[in-house]
Amino acid sequence: MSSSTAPKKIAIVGSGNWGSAIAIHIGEKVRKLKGQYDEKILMWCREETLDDGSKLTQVINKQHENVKYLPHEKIPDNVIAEPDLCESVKDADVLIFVIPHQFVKKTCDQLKNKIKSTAFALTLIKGFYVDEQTNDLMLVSQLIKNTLNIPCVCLMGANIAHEVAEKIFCEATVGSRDEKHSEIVRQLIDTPEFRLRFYPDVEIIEMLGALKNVIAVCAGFADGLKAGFNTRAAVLRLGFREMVNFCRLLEKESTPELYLESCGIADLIASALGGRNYNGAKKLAETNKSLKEIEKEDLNGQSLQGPGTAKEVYRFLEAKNLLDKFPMFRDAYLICEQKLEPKKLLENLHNHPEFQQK
Ligand SMILES: NC(=O)C1=CN([C@@H]2O[C@H](COP(=O)(O)OP(=O)(O)OC[C@H]3O[C@@H](n4cnc5c(N)ncnc54)[C@H](O)[C@@H]3O)[C@@H](O)[C@H]2O)C=CC1
Ligand SMILES: O=C(CO)COP(=O)(O)O
Repeated sequence: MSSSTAPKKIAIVGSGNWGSAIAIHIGEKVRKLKGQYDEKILMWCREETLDDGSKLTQVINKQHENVKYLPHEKIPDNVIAEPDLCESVKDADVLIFVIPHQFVKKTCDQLKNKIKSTAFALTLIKGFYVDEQTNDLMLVSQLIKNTLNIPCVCLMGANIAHEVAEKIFCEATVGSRDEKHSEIVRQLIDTPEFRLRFYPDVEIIEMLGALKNVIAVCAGFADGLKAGFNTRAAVLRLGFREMVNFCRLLEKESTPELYLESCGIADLIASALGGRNYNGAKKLAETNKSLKEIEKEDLNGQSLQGPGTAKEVYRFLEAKNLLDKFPMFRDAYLICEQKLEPKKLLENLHNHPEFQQK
């Protein structure tokens, strides 16, 4: 059978909260597609020993449940947890990256020259990097593309993982400039409960996914401080304004409709209603505990992406002397680091640059 007609192989690089939820969704969808895709999906699972001494991959493959990162949700038995990273992507035609963003560099380095040259990647990762020397911003999709020498498209949206696993309706935005890749993503993910919309953009969609985690942190601070509903709405609006202005620093001609898509306003709302970043920040404002402590107490190995992204955003804006134009991004970082009291975020809204209208 020629490689173009052989069933395409899917690999999922990651098996955390979102990784496991998307594995359930794609595992079920692939079975319905019959023949176009190899039913067996390898899901890279970083091996760990659970409290009872058992290995996580073995438990997943025996119980068909990720008992640590997405308990109580059945994973279809065509999804196999694979502890060896390179083995999990060997021969894959589609690589779905879904790990916390701080681990992407190291993971991609291990995969260098191990990927089929005709493969492409889809990133579901929310976060980006700012180079410590040059202060240049690098998206996860660019890092994957540059390190592995394959194209990379993205999917971002209001997709709280356990709701997706429970098949509660959601939508997402796919950024892809290649019709063939878009069609494969549509086949693998679009269902009546999980609807997709497509744009020939990757950068802004990905940027919005990362930035909303920082504003969700601000929403958590405001809620933890028991701010009024009007103030909490202002936090979301002014935060969204900063997200849009940040995107415009990087791409002046960005498509305005993107901000109204699931990757934009909807993801911010979902995250500020009940995401992990929101909950963690709320607890910081209520208890004055550090986010590291809160992560340890509440998340059992899951990772808050907002604080790390806040640091990257701060570094980028500081290097450009723009911190005063983005006071929420500035304060989010300082509060996460416990260098500023949470109430300052709300006080500083009174003189937000948004009110310096001519
Ligand atoms: N959980 C959610 O509801 C959603 C998450 N996302 C995004 O998806 C990405 C992945 O998030 P989750 O799957 O929720 O991860 P998670 O927050 O559950 O993180 C745990 C995962 O990180 C892995 N990990 C820990 N140390 C590692 C290391 N040194 N190298 C590689 N992996 C390591 C663990 O093995 C585990 O699989 C993040 O960027 C997140 O923002 C996007 C939409 C929804
Ligand atoms: O990105 C998410 C929902 O779309 C999840 O956000 P949290 O990581 O804050 O839970």
